[in-house]
Amino acid sequence: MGNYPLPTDKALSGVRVLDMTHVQAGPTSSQLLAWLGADVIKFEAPTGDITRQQLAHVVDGKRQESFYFKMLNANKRSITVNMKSKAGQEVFEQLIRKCDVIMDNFGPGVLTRLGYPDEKLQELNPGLVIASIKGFGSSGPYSDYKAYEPIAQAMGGSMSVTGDPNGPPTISGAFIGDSGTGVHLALGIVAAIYHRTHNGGKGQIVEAAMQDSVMNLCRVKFRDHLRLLGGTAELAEYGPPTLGLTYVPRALNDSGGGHIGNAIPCKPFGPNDYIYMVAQAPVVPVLLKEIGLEPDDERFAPAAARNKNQHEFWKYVSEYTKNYTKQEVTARFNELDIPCGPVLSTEEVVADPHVLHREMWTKIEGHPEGDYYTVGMPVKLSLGEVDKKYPSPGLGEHNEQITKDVCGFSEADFNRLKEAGAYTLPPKK
Ligand SMILES: CC(C)(COP(=O)(O)OP(=O)(O)OC[C@H]1O[C@@H](n2cnc3c(N)ncnc32)[C@H](O)[C@@H]1OP(=O)(O)O)[C@@H](O)C(=O)NCCC(=O)NCCSC(=O)C(=O)O
Repeated sequence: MGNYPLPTDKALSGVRVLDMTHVQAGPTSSQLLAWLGADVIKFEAPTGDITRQQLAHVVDGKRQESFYFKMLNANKRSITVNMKSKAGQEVFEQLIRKCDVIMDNFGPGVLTRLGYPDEKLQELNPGLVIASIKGFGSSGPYSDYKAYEPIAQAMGGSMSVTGDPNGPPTISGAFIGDSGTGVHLALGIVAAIYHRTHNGGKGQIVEAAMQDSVMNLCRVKFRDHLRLLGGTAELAEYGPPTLGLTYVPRALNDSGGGHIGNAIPCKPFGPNDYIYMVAQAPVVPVLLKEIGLEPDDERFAPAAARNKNQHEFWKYVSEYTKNYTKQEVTARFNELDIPCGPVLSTEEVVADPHVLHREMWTKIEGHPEGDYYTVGMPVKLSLGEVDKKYPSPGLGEHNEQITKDVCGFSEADFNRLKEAGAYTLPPKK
């Protein structure tokens, strides 16, 4: 993908992002911006984003670039710059002048230690949107702490409310601390760009902290926290009695909404042979009739009785579902307007006709190691996100192109900077 054709007609066309992010939380955010049309320049230390190597797989005895990297860095160009060299700083400063946004998710204080606190960046480019992800933000008692996904899930409340009430706190398979924070950051960046457009080109600092984002994604659990403190006893959903509890317990598969819900086994009873269904109040009489009970059965028809007797209720539903596969139950219940879906394994998700129709499992072509599949763009715009997904870039693949076309340096300058070690680490002594 040597000559990367930038789209000119997409929502973020014309926005240039200096993307200093690494691992998961940042790259997932900048990839969304790239898919919306931004020119995303992945700015890496000469050693590269660590995920290029992490969890890499081997094909025919050859180590491949990891899917971890490939799936989070499509539609980006890559430049390697040694920020600890004078020549590297010259390239960096010129890029700062030419970009609209800088993004990072380094550990606390890294950019300042490299000589670039926010004030210095603003001095170089007053219109710059300076966006960062940290575990805990730039102020407060934890601001010096590094963070990884499960730490954010632990400290944002998520782990304590996930899993079996009789088992340990559990991390979620959805990476809400990393990818979830990335989505929050992307929102902040887009808002700051909008503000800049309407306010004389003034940039600002945008910060998304992983603990904050996890809390936001657990918002309705904090709703339940307030309800418990207020003495609400009718949280019948949460298996054990909740009256008197001062914190929200783990709820296993309870829906957590206004209608009770659960994961119910189906035949042939493999690890993912379940449906998830919600006993939505208006369709309960239909459901009761379908499973062989009276539509006005007083144990289950009134919401309060259903909440109270839900264990018995789910037993009746299971007696029905055990005769069918999850696909059969899903088809029948949806016919009856009962909200219900099969639990799909990753294997089933990526072959699901609806997922394929939505291009949520999509092939990226043109990587030197071969085509690969990735999760698609989850936000669809009527004027379109980028038409084609370009593969993740090789390390430093666009050093020369970016130095000349974006920074505006000449061929002679490029050679001088290269010679002076802008793009590489100094040789080991
Ligand atoms: C993820 C981290 C814990 C990783 O920690 P580290 O590996 O120690 O990296 P740091 O970011 O702290 O430091 C990077 C170091 O690289 C140096 N550095 C960086 N870029 C350059 C360039 N271009 N040139 C020279 N040196 C460089 C920089 O000066 C730092 O050195 P020194 O100045 O000498 O220190 C941390 O980055 C972090 O807390 N980030 C914020 C929270 C976050 O995004 N977490 C999500 C992780 S993803 C995840 O959880 C997951 O994938 O799973």
